[in-house]
Amino acid sequence: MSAWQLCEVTLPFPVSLGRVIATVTCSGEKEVNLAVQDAKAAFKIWSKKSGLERGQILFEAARMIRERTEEIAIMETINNGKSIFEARDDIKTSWQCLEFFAGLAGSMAGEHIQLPGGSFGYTRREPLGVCVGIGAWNYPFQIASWKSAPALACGNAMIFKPSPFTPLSVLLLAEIYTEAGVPPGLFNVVQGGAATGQLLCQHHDVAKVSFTGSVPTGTKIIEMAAKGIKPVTLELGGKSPLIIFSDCDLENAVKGALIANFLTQGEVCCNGTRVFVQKEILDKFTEQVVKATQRIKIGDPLLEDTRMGPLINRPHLERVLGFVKQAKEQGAKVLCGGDLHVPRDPKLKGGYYMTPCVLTDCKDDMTCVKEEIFGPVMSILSFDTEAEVLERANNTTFGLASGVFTRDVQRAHRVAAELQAGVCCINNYNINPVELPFGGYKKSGFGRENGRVTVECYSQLKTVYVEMGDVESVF
Ligand SMILES: NC(=O)c1ccc[n+]([C@@H]2O[C@H](COP(=O)([O-])OP(=O)(O)OC[C@H]3O[C@@H](n4cnc5c(N)ncnc54)[C@H](O)[C@@H]3O)[C@@H](O)[C@H]2O)c1
Ligand SMILES: O=CCc1c[nH]cn1
Repeated sequence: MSAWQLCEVTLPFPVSLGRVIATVTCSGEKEVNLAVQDAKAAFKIWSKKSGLERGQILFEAARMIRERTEEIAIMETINNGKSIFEARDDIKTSWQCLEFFAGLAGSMAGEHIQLPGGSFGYTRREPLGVCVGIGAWNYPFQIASWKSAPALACGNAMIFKPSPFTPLSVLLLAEIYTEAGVPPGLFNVVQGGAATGQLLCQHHDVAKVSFTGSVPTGTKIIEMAAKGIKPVTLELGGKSPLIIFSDCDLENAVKGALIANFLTQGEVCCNGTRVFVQKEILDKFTEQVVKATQRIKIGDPLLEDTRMGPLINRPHLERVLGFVKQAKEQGAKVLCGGDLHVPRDPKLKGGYYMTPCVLTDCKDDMTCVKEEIFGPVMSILSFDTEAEVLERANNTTFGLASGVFTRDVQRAHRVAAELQAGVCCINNYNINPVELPFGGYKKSGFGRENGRVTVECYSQLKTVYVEMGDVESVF
């Protein structure tokens, strides 16, 4: 029996359509200890396997996720409220991530270094032990996959705690890993909120914490990890700039701005919510963006043509609407959306819907431009010169992502180099293939997910010195 089935406290989790779809139990100290104990036992078996053997099991898990895409995507849509269209894509990048790290597992290696007198040294890339993954609610299945795939490929065990707002889909991942052949307890799920998360972070047998969530919680995670000298990966929030120069392909820039703001109801960490548009094309761009935003189909997220579902919960919806209200009070102009939306379909009446919003006349010191809203709200700002926009784009404590639209290839790379962000997209936005590292600068966090470099976040290097001669005594 896994630890998540042994919990005692019952919490109701109302989801984004206003109905309770499931009640899960919250893990306390007893369950967390059990999960760690199981993970330690499983780690002993798993870490002794060769990388190739681990890779074979991960390939099998990837195959199973791919085969069960529709079932998992439906579960994710019910779990989170995002459209089924998007959920399918999340599941795709999840199995792709497993495949990517499965492929790397067999080639993880140290190096051999020749030393004087025939002696030599070598390095071994070793797993860390029991890792903890803590997830946000916006990409529940994908976050769990992006954390567990590299962790397991490197030979670690992982205990994952999803957000209490989206507790369900990760259970399918646990089921799939088990069916694919990982030892019982190697990937385990514990449910709960901050208290459960703290128990995990403070547990003395936990070797690493990988966290996705807000900056305030990330700060607490790093404090707890510091006390145990544990490495952390922090994937935190953002307020990313998207810079649109007048020489861009306008149609692409408009599409890019929508992708940068309205996927998953705008609840995306790397969204390009500060859209800087060069003055010469401001009117044309704004007109086209507003038209395209008004066409976004809001409704039942399980329908094929829906592109925007409900927000995650009532308090969050109210928070996002509050940002729009404040933006108006501070002088921004609402060009479209920003209102509560009540769908015609009676079964959706209690849903946490709002219309996607475009704000203009925005200034750098407005709250809507400075703070992460985490909802479907785009702020348009105008600029004159490259130097000016770079300074304004970088004037933030965040540094997760960025984007630039221009036909000038030299400017594109110059701007990408100058932007203080972990990711920069040229002539597109929110494209995060698993082959490329993803992660932030500044308060958006550190450590990376995806890409080869992530192996370094889930392993440690041992140096072995081999003496081929005699010991020269200095005594
Ligand atoms: N950089 C990224 O990759 C990325 C991806 C998705 C979301 N995010 C960020 O996540 C935020 C939204 O997600 P959220 O509201 O779930 O974030 P959150 O920080 O409120 O919660 C994230 C997770 O941390 C847990 N938690 C809360 N307090 C804790 C504590 N004291 N100790 C341990 N765990 C604790 C929560 O239960 C949840 O599982 C946004 O800021 C968004 O930008 C970042
Ligand atoms: O929300 C931010 C992007 C992301 C998607 N999956 C993990 N992070």
